Amino acid sequence: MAELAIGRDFLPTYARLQRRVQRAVDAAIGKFAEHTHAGLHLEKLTGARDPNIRTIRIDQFYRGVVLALGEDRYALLDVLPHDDAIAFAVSRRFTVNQALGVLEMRDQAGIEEFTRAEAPPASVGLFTHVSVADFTRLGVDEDLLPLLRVIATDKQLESLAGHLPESQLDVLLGLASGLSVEEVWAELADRTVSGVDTDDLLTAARRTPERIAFVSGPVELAAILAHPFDVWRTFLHPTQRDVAYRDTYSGPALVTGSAGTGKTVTGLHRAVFLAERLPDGEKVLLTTFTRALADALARQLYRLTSDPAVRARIDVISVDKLAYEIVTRGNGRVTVADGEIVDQLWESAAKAGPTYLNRAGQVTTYSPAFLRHEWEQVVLAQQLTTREAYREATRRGRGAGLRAAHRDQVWTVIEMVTGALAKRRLRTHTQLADDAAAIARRVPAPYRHVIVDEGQDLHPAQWRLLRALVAPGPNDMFLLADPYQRIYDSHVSLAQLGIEVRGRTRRLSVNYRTTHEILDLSVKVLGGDATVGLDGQDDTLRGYRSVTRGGIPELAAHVSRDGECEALIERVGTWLDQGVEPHAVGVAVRTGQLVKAVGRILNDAHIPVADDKRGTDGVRVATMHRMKGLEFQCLAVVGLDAGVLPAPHALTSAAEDPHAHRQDLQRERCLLFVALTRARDVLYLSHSGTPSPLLPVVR
Ligand SMILES: Nc1ncnc2c1ncn2[C@@H]1O[C@H](COP(=O)(O)OP(=O)(O)OP(=O)(O)O)[C@@H](O)[C@H]1O
Repeated sequence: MAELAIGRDFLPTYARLQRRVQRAVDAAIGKFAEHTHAGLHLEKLTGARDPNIRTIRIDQFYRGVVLALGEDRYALLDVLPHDDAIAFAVSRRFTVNQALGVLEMRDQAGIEEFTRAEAPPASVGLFTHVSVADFTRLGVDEDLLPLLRVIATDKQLESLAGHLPESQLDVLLGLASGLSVEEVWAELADRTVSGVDTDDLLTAARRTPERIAFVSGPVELAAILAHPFDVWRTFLHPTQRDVAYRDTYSGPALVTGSAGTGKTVTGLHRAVFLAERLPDGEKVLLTTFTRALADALARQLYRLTSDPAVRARIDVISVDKLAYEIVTRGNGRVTVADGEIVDQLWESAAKAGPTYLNRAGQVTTYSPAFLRHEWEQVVLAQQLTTREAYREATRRGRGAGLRAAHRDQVWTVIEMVTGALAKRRLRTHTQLADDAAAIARRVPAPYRHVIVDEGQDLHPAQWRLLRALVAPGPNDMFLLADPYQRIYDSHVSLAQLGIEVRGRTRRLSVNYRTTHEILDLSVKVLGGDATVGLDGQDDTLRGYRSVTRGGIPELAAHVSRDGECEALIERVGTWLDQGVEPHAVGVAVRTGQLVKAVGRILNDAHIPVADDKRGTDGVRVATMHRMKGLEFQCLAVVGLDAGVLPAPHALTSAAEDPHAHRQDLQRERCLLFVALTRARDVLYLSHSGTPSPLLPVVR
């Protein structure tokens, strides 16, 4: 019986084919299912670099490129116009990675051409420090070594990248990004295979689920082809797969990885994997930071599984909504304090509150930002209910010490605000999380598994709630977080909240969203300091890399906001003229005011702008905070002026607290990093007047 597998690259190709050609592809695939191998006319090609490559007729113009894996098994790699299919088929060669045992494809013709064109070996190459034995251990083929010795710059490696086998390229990118041989080895170690038979393509293909999917039959194939753009549903990076499909974690597990490394994707696969094994009536909670992100998660989950029983076992809800629902069910009606009201309460309490002598020797009131942070990050975080307890409390992550007399003053102001909230019968989301946690602790835990996305921004009260919703034990909590995308102020130690992840943390480092060029710029914004993760350990960006290449991001300097806006209209207009769908275009800005202004200007220029209240689709204009978790094919980040970013209102002054000032600045950097890494293919930045000091130089 002829069995068909599909290659990862075939999916996006299929998505772009005309319906008529898609039907012809379906028919060709159908022949495999009907076992009519003889009628398939798999053609060998003269001059092919690989003896196992065949092509198959799809229609008059299109041919499929197929790899014979042995034992009557075939993989459909791509479907292309006739001449392109032949060119692709003769140039490619398939080999088995000697360390990992996976099937790899290389553009042999491209490699040959590169070898002919390049200069003699560089005296100090990018890989001079790597021995032949180390290359072999890392799975890099010996026949590539002479070529690699010639590589002296990232640029050269970049131009060779598209021709190399993927997992070998991954190793080379890791080494080029500064990882040591041992660090790259550590990333591979779990996946190495002993006794690899480099002639056995079929076994290798079965070991390569990130590239080749064996389909069980027409039903599974139809399900895959129904969403051909969602490559992540079928093909996971080996580390993603390993993390998502591990049978048992003995307790809470933490998955870190910076922007675009597939944390959400991994969490979704884990949710389905766990839900499939649960009996009816038992449930998985899949939760995240905001309602918009929860909605996005639910949409992706529905694309991953169509099984109604599995869907019914997964609750997708934001942490705030969950807390609200638990409290309403437990205590009856509650009214959530609107963000603006809370801001006003802190403003007026700060103004009317006590004064103190700051470091610059000035008599001043406490700033609303400082007071509010003190309440949220110290008082609510540690559930302090008395002045005495606050006087004694440690102020982890809060910078300069606060003397007892000052603490008394701060407590007085905090009581003014909490009193005002209570008088109006209002609760903030953070207060509600603790109320909900108290209720949850009194009843049996409702969930068997809890999965948390965007965990870096959750408040200790929210973690207490989530901890209370699932009984401690194997596979209880699966947490996804990136400390570099922390844009609120929570500095959490999970261990202190009864969530011990030690020995169960994994890191994803391959960025699937953003091009190498965009990522390069985004990482520069962060300033290079390590940051502390939820597990209390230093997290670094070593080895963080992208798999796609693209154009250099553009930074446009303008004299006036009007000029900047005109250029934005032109830029967005060009993207739309090029056929980019309006919803695939994003415009990120620092302030709500700018959102309104830019939205109005685009509207006036007849560019459709998304409006969630009215339910209209279009270009999304939003604050950088609101961009968290989203992504866009083309992204503009505008209004990056000195007076706008960092936002003056978000900074504690250095005179009030230098440590808090530094922390606030870093948070603004992270915010810009979040914004920039929302771009998939194209990133455009602009400012008017003096540029923001947080912007790196764009060459
Ligand atoms: N294995 C994969 N194959 C193809 N695409 C993938 C894969 N993993 C992730 N992606 C894509 O990469 C993009 C980023 O994935 P995802 O949103 O899961 O990353 P993330 O780490 O949660 O990002 P962020 O922290 O920036 O929100 C998405 O478009 C996703 O579909």
